[in-house]
Amino acid sequence: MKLVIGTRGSRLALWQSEHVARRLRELHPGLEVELLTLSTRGDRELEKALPEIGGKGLFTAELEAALERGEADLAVHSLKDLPTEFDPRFTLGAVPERASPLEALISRSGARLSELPPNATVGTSSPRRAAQLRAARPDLRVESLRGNVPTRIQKALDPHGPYDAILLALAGLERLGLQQQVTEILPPEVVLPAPAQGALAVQARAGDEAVLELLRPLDHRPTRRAVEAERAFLRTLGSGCSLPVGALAVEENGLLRLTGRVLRPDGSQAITHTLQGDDPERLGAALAEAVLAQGAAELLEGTWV
Ligand SMILES: NCc1[nH]cc(CCC(=O)O)c1CC(=O)O
Repeated sequence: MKLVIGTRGSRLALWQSEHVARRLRELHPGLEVELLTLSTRGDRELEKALPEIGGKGLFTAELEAALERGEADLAVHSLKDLPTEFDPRFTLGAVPERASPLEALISRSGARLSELPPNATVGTSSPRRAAQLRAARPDLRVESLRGNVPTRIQKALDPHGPYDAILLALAGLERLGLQQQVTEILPPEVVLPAPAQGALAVQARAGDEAVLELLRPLDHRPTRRAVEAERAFLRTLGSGCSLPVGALAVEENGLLRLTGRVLRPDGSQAITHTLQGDDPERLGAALAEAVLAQGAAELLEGTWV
């Protein structure tokens, strides 16, 4: 049997898809696994700010179309880039064990977040990162920064560039072997990651039992439960990666401990709350209800797209 993995062409996407291909070949000796590289709208429109391009499935539509046509059997995504509502034609066949969910600061001078000079410029296009940076350091200027991971690092380190520092997901840096560039790993108390950050999604056609059977041993239950809780929190708040919302769940003694944070985009107000529970979906929804009861909707006013 042969499996075709549809993938984006960025270095990070290719690493992630190769990783899944390697794991599947280990789990199923004799199985042939090939990659099919596709370009998505999110890859092509690199100059525009993400909220400006907007639209669901910016990085996924072309991969899903290839699944639908049968040109690919699987698609590998960063789970944090997937919409919180899944298209019923597809299913999450496996969520492999998560890498670090944390955020990494890369600064040109080697200064940590607390050591950056007053009014330093930090590059990020994520409203969640921007709001938390402003909350931690109201003096910072936050400037838009797009491009794939190596390009962003190049921009950050450019001595004539506009950025003193940038924020990236540690997982992506580790996957590309770029962790030696990291100045500081930010604790979740300072910058709470995006829901499902550091986790991969292996998507397949719903009901394609032959493929789903092959994916089953790749699934890591504690990771799946954690990301389900984080994504349920975001979904209940109105979904969308453009919201200044962070979430992180950890499994402790068989129980999930989920922390969520909602911010005003300018960082002037934040609500952070933690709940424990067993059922991921219910825990995520309950945490969202708890922060809404504390006024989260007012903080998010004007940010829903
Ligand atoms: N939004 C882009 C994106 N999607 C996944 C990762 C990194 C890997 C991950 O978080 O799973 C990144 C780069 C980043 O945010 O720094």
